[in-house]
Amino acid sequence: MIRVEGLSKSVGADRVPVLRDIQFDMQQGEMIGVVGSSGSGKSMLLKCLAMMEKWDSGRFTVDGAEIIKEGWSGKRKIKREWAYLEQNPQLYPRRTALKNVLIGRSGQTPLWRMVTGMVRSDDYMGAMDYLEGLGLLDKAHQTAEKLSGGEKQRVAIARALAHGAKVVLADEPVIGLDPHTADTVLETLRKLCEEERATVIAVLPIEMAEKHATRIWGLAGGKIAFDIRGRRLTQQEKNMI
Ligand SMILES: Nc1ncnc2c1ncn2[C@@H]1O[C@H](COP(=O)(O)OP(=O)(O)OP(=O)(O)O)[C@@H](O)[C@H]1O
Repeated sequence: MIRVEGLSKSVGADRVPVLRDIQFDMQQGEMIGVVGSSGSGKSMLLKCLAMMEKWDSGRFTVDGAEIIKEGWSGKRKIKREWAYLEQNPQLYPRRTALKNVLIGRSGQTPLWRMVTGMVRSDDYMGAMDYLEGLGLLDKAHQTAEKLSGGEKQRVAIARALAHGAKVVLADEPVIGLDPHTADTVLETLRKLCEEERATVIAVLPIEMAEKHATRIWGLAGGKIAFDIRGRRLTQQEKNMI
């Protein structure tokens, strides 16, 4: 179980508050869609959960471990077990999509494997399965530099999944995708939550969150304005964000 209590974050010399007293509990297998207007704090929330931004205050508990209190080792647990997918994913440009999935993120893959490029055949099959599930089978052997932004995002998702991320934090994973591909990507993520008990927190457009998320957080002014089961938002809820 994941619990966040009183997460607050401010930025700049003036200490402008960006996140205010964020609070939630989360179970494995949930797919959470984060919605909210520009500047409401969606990206910052994901970065704080990924431990890429320092928390001003708050308590962060993951499977009984106190992440903030544990300092370096808490941060390491998150970096190892969780995947953060930024808007512009970092891939090795000269390597193929498949190789990018196989060799993983830097810091996560043994150096010998990155240097030699050696992989096991079951890893290969797994990587191809994820690429297929994300509609990228025909791009598996294309170098990353020749992929579109949306394709790179999907390679980054496949890479996170192939390396067994327990929690995937995805900042706008379907931006720039046509509606059909966006549906395919989100269906794959949702299936993963259901079948492998992975947990996904993704910043999504409202209609995609309504369609695919099991739970929706509406952010406004750095606060969770509503926290509901995945369904169509009411007009009142839309007015809150
Ligand atoms: N490093 C920073 N320095 C100063 N202000 C920042 C910094 N990072 C974020 N902010 C501010 O914090 C607020 C929240 O930013 P955040 O990127 O989380 O918004 P968002 O909801 O993801 O927006 P968008 O939908 O436009 O991506 C914004 O007003 C932004 O300008």
